[in-house]
Amino acid sequence: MSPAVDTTPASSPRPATARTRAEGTGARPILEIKDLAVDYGYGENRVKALRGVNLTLHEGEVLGLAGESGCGKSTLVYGATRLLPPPGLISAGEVLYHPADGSAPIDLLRQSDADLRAGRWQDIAVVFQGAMNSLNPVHRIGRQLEDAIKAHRPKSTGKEREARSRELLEMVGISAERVRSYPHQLSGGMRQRVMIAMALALEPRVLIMDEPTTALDVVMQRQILEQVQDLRDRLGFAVIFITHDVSLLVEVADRIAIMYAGEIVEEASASDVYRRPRHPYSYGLLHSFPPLHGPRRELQGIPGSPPDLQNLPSGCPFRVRCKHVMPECADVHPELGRTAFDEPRREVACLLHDAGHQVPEELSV
Ligand SMILES: Nc1ncnc2c1ncn2[C@@H]1O[C@H](COP(=O)(O)OP(=O)(O)OP(=O)(O)O)[C@@H](O)[C@H]1O
Repeated sequence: MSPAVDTTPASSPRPATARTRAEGTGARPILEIKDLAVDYGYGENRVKALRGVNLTLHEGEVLGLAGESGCGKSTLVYGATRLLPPPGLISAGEVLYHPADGSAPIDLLRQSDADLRAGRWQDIAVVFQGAMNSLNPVHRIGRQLEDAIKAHRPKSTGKEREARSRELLEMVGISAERVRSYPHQLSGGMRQRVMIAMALALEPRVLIMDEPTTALDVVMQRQILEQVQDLRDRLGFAVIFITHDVSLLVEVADRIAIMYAGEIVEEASASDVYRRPRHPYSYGLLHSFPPLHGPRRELQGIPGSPPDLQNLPSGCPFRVRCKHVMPECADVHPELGRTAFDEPRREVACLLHDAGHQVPEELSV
């Protein structure tokens, strides 16, 4: 976790110029998403699902992506890994992957298909939304794990693959004997663990998990998340973890990026987002879910629903739902930048943090 940040308001007001960007965490970047834009479809009917998103994942970090359904979380990670289903199309940006050997970063968006396929599982592995239902019902678990290993390590022997499959199952808390089970003989939580084991088979440096526990009960969700954290501590991979439940994210993530209408509107350490949200949308999102721990919060929800991406309002996309809306929010599109407080590692896209404005009390604790 990042150290707690001093949130004392800066004594001198910030200059009226554009806000500066937040400083990095100090760890080396492993994946840098730069100005990524994704459209679905062409021409007049195209949906601008992602509009110039910047996000950096650092080595060994758990980065959480949160936001309501349809805000672009999946589009961001599938765009960044070139796994977008049609009619998704990357219209701009670059995604720099920093290899383990320290050689020059590779732009995944411009890599050849063959190189991308080779690296995708080995360097960056993805556990898809609803993954646990994608196990083949007619094959034993062990066979499916072994097939996955064989696809990327064709020179490995059958014995090696079997041993690795057993080891992988134990790694995610399932008895090695389960290699002989069929998917229907496992609970939902166990099937999800198998998918995580499969993703970890080639020791990736980045693990992307899209709503990995949504279909599971709360106890099982917790167990799996603890397991992922434990594996991260032992194996050192970095994680991008997607969920619409920001309370859950606070439990597992080091940093959190909150998305709204295809953009990131706040990015900070998990504890800062949880204790001191600075964007009105982050505040609303946090107060829409019961916290897993700590004192109870009054659940307020957010009035209205996310905007139609084909017909975005002018200025700030959140303004029509924002209780702190100001006249200029209709004219100026807010960019991510430093807050009105002395917080070098937080970025917020909200005009309330520009010089000359009074930040509402609930966003300035
Ligand atoms: N196949 C598609 N065709 C057209 N538009 C799409 C398609 N898939 C996604 N979109 C658009 O992209 C937006 C972002 O979708 P995305 O699935 O990335 O959101 P999300 O935040 O991951 O949502 P969820 O939590 O429901 O998975 C949606 O609001 C939708 O308008």
